[in-house]
Amino acid sequence: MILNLDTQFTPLGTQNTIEFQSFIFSGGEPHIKITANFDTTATVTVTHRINSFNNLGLFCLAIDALRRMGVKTINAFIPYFPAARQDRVMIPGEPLSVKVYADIINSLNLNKIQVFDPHSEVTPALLNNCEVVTNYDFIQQVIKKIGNEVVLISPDGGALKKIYKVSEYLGGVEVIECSKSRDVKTGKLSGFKVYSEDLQGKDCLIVDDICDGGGTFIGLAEELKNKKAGNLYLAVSHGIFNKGFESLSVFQKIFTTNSFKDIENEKVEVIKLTVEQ
Ligand SMILES: O=P(O)(O)OC[C@H]1O[C@@H](O)[C@H](O)[C@@H]1O
Repeated sequence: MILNLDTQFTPLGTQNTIEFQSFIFSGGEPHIKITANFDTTATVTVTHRINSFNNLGLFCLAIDALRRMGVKTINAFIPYFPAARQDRVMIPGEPLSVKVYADIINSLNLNKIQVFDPHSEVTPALLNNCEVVTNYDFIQQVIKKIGNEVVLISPDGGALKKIYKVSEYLGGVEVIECSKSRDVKTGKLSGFKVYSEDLQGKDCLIVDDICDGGGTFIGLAEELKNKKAGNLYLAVSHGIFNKGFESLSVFQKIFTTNSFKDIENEKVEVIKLTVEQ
């Protein structure tokens, strides 16, 4: 059984979805009411895009409602894990945000928590019973859609380990390593490096977990073009795109999933995530 709080993630196979109503009280607090009778001895998977405090609240309330109905086995599919990038304290005075969210979610005693392509290994290490859903299948679908040969571009050291695994999964697609520097205090990016002499017109697919403001990818695209790259494509598991798409016009096409929000833009192709038990 699936309780799909976003009604966005496509259930795999013939699993039944649980009906509910949710609304926000006039004071701003979320509320939920599970409206249908169902077999409470079955495993229930709750899915949600936890990209706001209200969504986190609704998620916790839904789990509580299920428990009170007698459901014993509850799994969760939280494709975008909140604050996964705040996985260390950079400057004294900051919180370790990802741990705060992980502690709240651990307190719900879930049997399994699936997270899609987390920013680092810290998220699954902090969560109890966590299972990582990799981006391998997503990238395979992206390459099929591009339809011609590409080299995989890793934007920075943080993405390297993952991209070599993707390459292996795809049968050894060429990887080009890159790096960037970010000022810890201001967050400003500088100094993009592409570790290849000449890309000889090769089509390049940048693979990363998140596009937020896009600065990483705009800077990197410029450097790739300086190295005579062919067409540029971008594939990010979680599309925040807080500055829109105009500044990303250097990309032939951008691929993402619906893990964070819905996106409708002619430049962007959204590959919808599926939920399995
Ligand atoms: O440059 P923007 O899009 O703002 O930020 C995205 C980058 O910042 C990192 O945390 C992500 O892993 C990605 O490399």
